[in-house]
Formats: sequence, C-alpha cells, structure tokens
Amino acid sequence: MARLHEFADMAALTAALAERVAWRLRDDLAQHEQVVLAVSGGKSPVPLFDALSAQSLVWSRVAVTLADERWVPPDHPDSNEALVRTHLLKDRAATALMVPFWNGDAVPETAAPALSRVLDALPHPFSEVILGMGEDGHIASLFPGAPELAAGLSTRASALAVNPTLAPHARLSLSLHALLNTRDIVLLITGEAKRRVYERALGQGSEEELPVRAILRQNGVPVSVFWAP
Ligand SMILES: O=C(O)[C@H](O)[C@@H](O)[C@H](O)[C@H](O)COP(=O)(O)O
Repeated sequence: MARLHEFADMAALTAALAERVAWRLRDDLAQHEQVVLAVSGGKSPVPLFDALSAQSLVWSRVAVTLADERWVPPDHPDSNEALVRTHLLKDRAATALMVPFWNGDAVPETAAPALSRVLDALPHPFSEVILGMGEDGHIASLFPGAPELAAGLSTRASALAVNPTLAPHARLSLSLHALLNTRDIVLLITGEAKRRVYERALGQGSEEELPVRAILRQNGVPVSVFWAP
C-alpha cells in the first residue's frame, strides 16, 4: 500500500525528500559497509539530486545506480548516467560510486546479461529506489505497449532490454523483480496530469495498462509517493 505525501511546491517536496533519503542512507550505513541507491532519470529528480549532493553522509560507501538507462553514450544529452554524474555525484556526493548501465554495445540486448551480473553482485536489498512515472504510467523503462513489458514484470533477471513503442531510444531497465529488491521505494511525481494517472492506477485495471500498478499493488516493500503540483 502506498502512502501519499503532498507538498505545496517542488521546493518543499525536494527539501523533505532529500532529508528523508539521506536519513535512510545514514541509517543503513550504520549497519552495512556499502549501501545502494537506485535512481531514475528524466526531469523530475534533478532538483532532488542537487539537494541530495549537499547532504552530509559517508558517500564513499554509497553505490549509485539507475532504475533504467536510455541506450545512448554518457556524452549524449538524454543519458541518465550523465544526469546523475552532473547533478548528484558532485559536492559532498562526489565520492559515491557510480554503477552505470551503458557499456558501449550497439544494442542493450547484448548488455543486459552482464549488467544483471553486476547488479546481482551489489549488496541487497538496496537502501532506496527512487522512481519517476510517465503520464502513460510507466516506471523505470517498463512501458505500456512495449513488447518486453510482460517479461519486465515477470522475469527473475535484474535487467532487461526494452524497446518502447512511443518513447525515444532503446532502453536497459531494471525488472520489476529488481526494483522490488529494496528496503524502500519513493515514487516522485509532479503536476496534475501525473496525479490523475496515479489516482487511476489505484483503481481497477491491469499492470500492463499502467505498469506503476505493479509497485502500488505489492505489499512487500513500502512505497512513498511524493507529489507536488
Ligand atoms: O529514463 C527515464 O525516462 C526514466 O527513468 C523514466 O521512468 C522517468 O522516470 C519517467 O519517464 C518520468 O520522467 P520525467 O521526470 O522526465 O517526467
């Protein structure tokens, strides 16, 4: 069951969420030598990344990885790795370890097995998975209508290639199984349109129609929805 946290604006949301994620990482660092934070790309998390990079914690023991990657090199403007390196792995967080998805292969299909092995070797469960959501209800790169969606929702492999029908770029995404191997999930959404999608996802319908339902309907991992207009 998801818990909704509503804020008056993005500034208030960002401040509260940065404190919360930092608290969780510190708490886990007190008990584990290395902890893992998995983050989504896209526009929504940029202010959060900036705020998080100013948080004081032992970042050298934090591995930062992705929920998904657009299959473009890190010097491409759409690269999620570049977004994370630019906005999160700086200031106090500059010493965090980046675990990228991109390996230079021509297509993500050939990269998925090796990435799954890299991800499986990281400490589990992850400390936190921070997800965004598209207006089509996708999370990570689990897109409605993608030929790989059913596999993404059911495979035990950690990573899979996805070829969205509408969104740009082939992708490499964590599977639902990997997204749920965490102590906590944050779903960060902004604006009225995504709020309506979220409300709709709480109602009846399939996970294939709105993949975000797959995390809202499970009870194994707490999900906190952070929303601002
Ligand atoms: O790389 C990506 O595209 C994502 O990780 C994706 O799942 C993103 O979180 C949503 O599309 C929301 O994106 P915005 O925040 O840009 O709306």
